[in-house]
Amino acid sequence: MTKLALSPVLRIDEKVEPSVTAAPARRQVVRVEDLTMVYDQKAGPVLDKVSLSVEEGDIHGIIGRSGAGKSTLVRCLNRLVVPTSGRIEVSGHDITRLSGADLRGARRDIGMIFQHFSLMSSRTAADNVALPLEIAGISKEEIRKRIPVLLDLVGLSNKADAYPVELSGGQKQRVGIARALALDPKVLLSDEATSALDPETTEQILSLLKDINRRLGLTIVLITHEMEVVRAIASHVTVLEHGQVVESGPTFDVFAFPKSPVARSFLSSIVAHELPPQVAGRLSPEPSSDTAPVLRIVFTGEAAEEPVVADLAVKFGIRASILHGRIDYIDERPLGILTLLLPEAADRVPAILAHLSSLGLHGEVIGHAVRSSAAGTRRAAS
Ligand SMILES: Nc1ncnc2c1ncn2[C@@H]1O[C@H](COP(=O)(O)OP(=O)(O)OP(=O)(O)O)[C@@H](O)[C@H]1O
Repeated sequence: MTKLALSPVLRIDEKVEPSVTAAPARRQVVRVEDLTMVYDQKAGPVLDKVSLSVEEGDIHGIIGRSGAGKSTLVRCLNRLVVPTSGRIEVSGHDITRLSGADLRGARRDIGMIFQHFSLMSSRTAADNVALPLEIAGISKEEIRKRIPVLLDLVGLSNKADAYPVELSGGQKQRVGIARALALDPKVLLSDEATSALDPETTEQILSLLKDINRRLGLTIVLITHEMEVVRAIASHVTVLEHGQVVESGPTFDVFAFPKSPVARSFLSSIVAHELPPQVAGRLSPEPSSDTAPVLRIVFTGEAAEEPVVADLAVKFGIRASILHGRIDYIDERPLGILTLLLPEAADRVPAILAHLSSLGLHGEVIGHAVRSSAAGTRRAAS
C-alpha cells in the first residue's frame, strides 16, 4: 500500500496558510552537510564542502553563474548524481546512504521539474501526469480520480488529451509540474524550470509555483541563474560560486546587504548596489579640497516610506544631490538604496550616520566625489 493510496488526492485541495505565517520553529526539510562532488580529479571539485538547509514551506533559490555547480547540487538531492562525500537529508531520508527500494521510496517525496520539461511525446498531458503514479503501482481507479485534480491545480483541465507537440512551452511546464506533484512530494526541485520560457510565461509559471507553495505548504528548491526569479518567489537564497556557498540567507537580507561580489553583480540589475559607471567613475576613496562625501543609505521595512532625505535637509541643513537610487519590493517588503552627494557636509557625517542608525537604517560613506559645481568648472576647463 502506498502513501498516496493511504492518504489520497485530498491534500492538494486543502487550503494551507501562506508559509510566512507558519509557526517560527519549522522543520528542516533539506539538510546538506559538507557535500563534495568530484567528476574528474584533474578538474577538481565541482561542489566543495557545500552546506545548507531549507526549512519546511520555504522557497529556496540557489543561484550561481554557469558552471557554479547548481545542477550538480540539485541532482545530488535526489541522487540523480552520487556525491563523492558529504551528507544529504531530504524529508528525513538519508539520501546519501539509501539504495534500492528505500531510495525509490525516498524519491517519492521529491518531485522535480526541468528546463526542457522532459515530457513523453507519445503520451497525452493526462498520461504524462499519470506516469509516476503508474510506476508507483497506484490503482487505475485512483489514477483516474487523481489526474483531473492535478491538471486543475496547474490550470490545464482543458488540455488533458493534448499531446506535448500541441502545447505551448508554458503549458508543457504546467504538465511537468502536475507530474512532479502526482505522488504528493514533500519537496519540489526545480532545475532552471523557466529558463526556456519567455518573460510573460516565466511570470505565470513562477506565480503558479508560489501559489502551490502557499496552498500546499510545499517546500521548493529552485536553481536559477536569474536574480529576477529569486526576487519573484524565493524566501531564501544561496549563492554558489566555483562550487562553494558564498552566502546564504533570507532573500531580503541578501538583497539588502550582499556580502559577495558575485551576489552584488547578480543584483546589479535589480537593486542599486552597483553604481552606474558615470557615477562610479566620479568616486575617489580619499577626500580632497574639491570633493564631498558620498553617502549610501539602505532603506528597509517601514523606513523605506519615510521622508528621510527631507529630514536630513531639515535636521542637518544639508543640500544633498541624488546620484543614484531605486526602491523595490523584495519578498513583499520595500527595499530602497539611495546614493547621495553631501556638499559642505563633511563635518556632519558622523551625526548623520548616527541619526540614520537611530532610525534603523544603514548609512555608509562609500567614497568622495567632486561637487557638481566643481565638476562643471572642471568640464568647462577641459
Ligand atoms: N556528468 C558530468 N561529468 C563531468 N563533468 C561534469 C558533469 N556534469 C557537470 N560537470 C561539470 O561540473 C561543473 C558544474 O556543472 P553544473 O552543470 O553543475 O553547473 P551549473 O551551475 O548548473 O551550470 P549551468 O548553469 O551552465 O547549467 C561544470 O564544469 C561541468 O562541466
